[in-house]
Amino acid sequence: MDSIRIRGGRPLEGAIPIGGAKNAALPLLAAALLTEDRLVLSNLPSLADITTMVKLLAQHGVICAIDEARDAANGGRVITLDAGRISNTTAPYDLVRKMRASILVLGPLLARVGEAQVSLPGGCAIGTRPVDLHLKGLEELGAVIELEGGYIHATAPKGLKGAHIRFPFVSVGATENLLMAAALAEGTTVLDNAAREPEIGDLARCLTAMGARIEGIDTETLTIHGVARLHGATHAVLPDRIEAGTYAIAGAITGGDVELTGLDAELIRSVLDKLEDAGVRVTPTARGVRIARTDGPLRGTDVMTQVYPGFPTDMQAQFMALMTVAEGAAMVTETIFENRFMHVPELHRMGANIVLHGASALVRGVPRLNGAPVMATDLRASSSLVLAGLAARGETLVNRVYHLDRGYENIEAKLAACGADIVRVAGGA
Ligand SMILES: CC(=O)N[C@H]1[C@@H](OP(=O)(O)OP(=O)(O)OC[C@H]2O[C@@H](n3ccc(=O)[nH]c3=O)[C@H](O)[C@@H]2O)O[C@H](CO)[C@@H](O)[C@@H]1O
Ligand SMILES: C=C(OP(=O)(O)O)C(=O)O
Repeated sequence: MDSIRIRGGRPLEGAIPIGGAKNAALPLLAAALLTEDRLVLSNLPSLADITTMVKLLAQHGVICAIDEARDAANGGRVITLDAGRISNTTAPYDLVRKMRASILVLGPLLARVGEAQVSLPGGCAIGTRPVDLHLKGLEELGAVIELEGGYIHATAPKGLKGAHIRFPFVSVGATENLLMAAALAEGTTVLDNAAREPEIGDLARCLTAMGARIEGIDTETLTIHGVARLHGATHAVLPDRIEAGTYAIAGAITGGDVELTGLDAELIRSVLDKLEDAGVRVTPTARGVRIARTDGPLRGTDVMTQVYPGFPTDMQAQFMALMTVAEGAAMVTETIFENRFMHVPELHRMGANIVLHGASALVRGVPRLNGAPVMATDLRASSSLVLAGLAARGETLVNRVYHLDRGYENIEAKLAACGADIVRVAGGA
């Protein structure tokens, strides 16, 4: 297993290009199952999760052709998906256990073919993460669902029928699954208390380009008038706001000056606001946003994770890393996942002062972190350790880099181009 070795203490300077969003690309890829025509997606990031989703679609019978040549407009890859013939409706355990977003094939398969067998994703390091809202919503659209042998067996003997669904709380994945299923259901579906994350707007816009009839895009009430078939379309994947937020913190934690390019700063407004509160200078530029530390110290700043447009849970670990070297104290509260503090003991090993109280972490800033070998259990925890390593004195070895490769394309190359001393080392724990 590869590791990443960082020798910290260098301020980052330069431009960092932001790629297509993993969490937008995954549902968009699943949406290819909804049409027998071709769906072409550009700005596709090169990430382990994308490879897993493409493998999953391929074993369903989707012909997937990736053009590795970077497209001129935004630098990402282009994929052409052809789900003309769906030959298999099972999403097997081996692929689903690697990536929970595999559950997103359930709604499209059910809507298009009338059946699907999808392995239950199970929990992961950040929480139990049940899929009850996905299943209940599909049942409300008329699906019959049974759980057996660790699999969801779903059928829609009479086809899916529009319904009024009110989610008891906001779920990104359940909103996406139901939106895709409703696009091909008979009649009108209303999704109340739907998630408003930008990746859902991106999916809804792509579905609209495919012929879906959706009202209320980017609001908490989505109204979908089902159509008999969807057609092909071409769509560019939204920029990755979490990758952008992570690199914004890389600039801030090293006292550097970086420009994040290819990004609409509004996508990370809540993160940028908190960075400004913490004493970081944020300036819009023609290409994106510039992040620079002012002369003053970083200030302890409280954050609480919330659904969009609030502070994203996927940025909590990274912001906590920043707060470990801020002046004063910061309360970091996680409200979305019950166990998303796995980075805390590793940050302790680097000299951070963090006390956990249930869903909150009290972070008291220290003058500096010290490099150490560290290990992470999930994607964003790994990136918080890279950020801590960039600021720390001495050498940090981040093990289990495969977590990072799920969500960050060329992380070491992007950081090294701005002056970081960071390399990938083959082998390790
Ligand atoms: C691939 C992808 O886009 N992943 C994102 C997506 O995950 P994901 O779609 O899994 O997250 P959800 O919004 O569904 O989860 C929010 C909360 O609801 C709970 N829940 C969810 C569904 C359900 O049926 N029952 C249930 O109890 C979850 O355990 C969690 O506590 O949104 C999360 C919240 O912004 C992000 O952290 C993830 O990066
Ligand atoms: C939690 C994340 O992804 P997933 O939902 O795929 O686990 C993430 O992107 O931070």
